[in-house]
Amino acid sequence: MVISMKLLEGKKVAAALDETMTQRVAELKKKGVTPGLAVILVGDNSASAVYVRNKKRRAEKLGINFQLIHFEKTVSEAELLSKIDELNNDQAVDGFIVQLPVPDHIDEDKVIEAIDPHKDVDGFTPISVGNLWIGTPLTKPATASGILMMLDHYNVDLDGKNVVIVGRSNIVGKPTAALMLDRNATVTITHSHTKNLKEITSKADVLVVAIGKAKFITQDYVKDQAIVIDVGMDRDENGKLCGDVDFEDVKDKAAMMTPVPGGVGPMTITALVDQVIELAEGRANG
Ligand SMILES: Nc1nc2c(c(=O)[nH]1)N[C@@H](CN(C=O)c1ccc(C(=O)N[C@@H](CCC(=O)O)C(=O)O)cc1)CN2
Repeated sequence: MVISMKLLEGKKVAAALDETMTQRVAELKKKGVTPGLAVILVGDNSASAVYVRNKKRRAEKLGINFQLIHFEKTVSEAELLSKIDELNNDQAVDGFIVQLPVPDHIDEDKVIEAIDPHKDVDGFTPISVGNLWIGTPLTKPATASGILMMLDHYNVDLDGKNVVIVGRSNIVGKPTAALMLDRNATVTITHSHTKNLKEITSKADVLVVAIGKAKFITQDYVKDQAIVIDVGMDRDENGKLCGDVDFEDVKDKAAMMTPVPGGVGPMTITALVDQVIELAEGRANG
């Protein structure tokens, strides 16, 4: 018997969620509030430029005021911190982010710490992270939140599920673990020093992979009928965009899978704009 795998199509989910978000923005505008999102981009990283352009497009499509602050790669840390201070105090900006990575001469931690946690729509400040882990998030990191929004859309219940996350980054691995723990999943975080990785991943009901290694996860890492979430954004041997999971190899073993592109990526932007609208709703309700 051939059981077909269900594709978790983030791109389609994002488009579906746009409808309700557009309505929420329209309601806010009736109350005289326009949600505001600012993005600070430093330098000329071409991938970052694409992501920021996509954020701008989505925000503006929904009626959010979008402001791009683009600095040369030589900008001083002091200048960047001063702009962050300005945005912290700008009433029209509900939330803002500093697109990562920043150039080496800038201390990323210092920059993140300067962001007001109440406007930190990336959920990266230490206060935001602390609140996330105690289960009272002010804001949620966009990729992790986007994954949860997508699983909710497909009615995937995480309660009691064995979740294994491959990758322990602050942007994806750790916040995804926190959010899934909050949904009563049993969560294991694995990383480059984990022994017997295959043994662990092949017991996962839900496998989340964010390690930045093209097609690393093959079917021998995957439990039969697992849900596989691929956060990777890599290039294969032909320079084609691919994920950390070998899609062709795994697709007949998994019950559900995200494609790359069109899976987690678009949900990251959805979660970001959702967060901005939520903060604006808070502003409108005083
Ligand atoms: N301040 C932040 N910096 C970075 C974050 C972040 O969440 N906050 N995450 C990543 C980049 N990122 C968002 O910023 C991001 C990456 C990818 C996508 C996406 O939609 N990808 C598409 C494919 C795009 C392509 O063709 O290259 C897809 O998966 O379909 C959205 C957002 C690092 N920096």
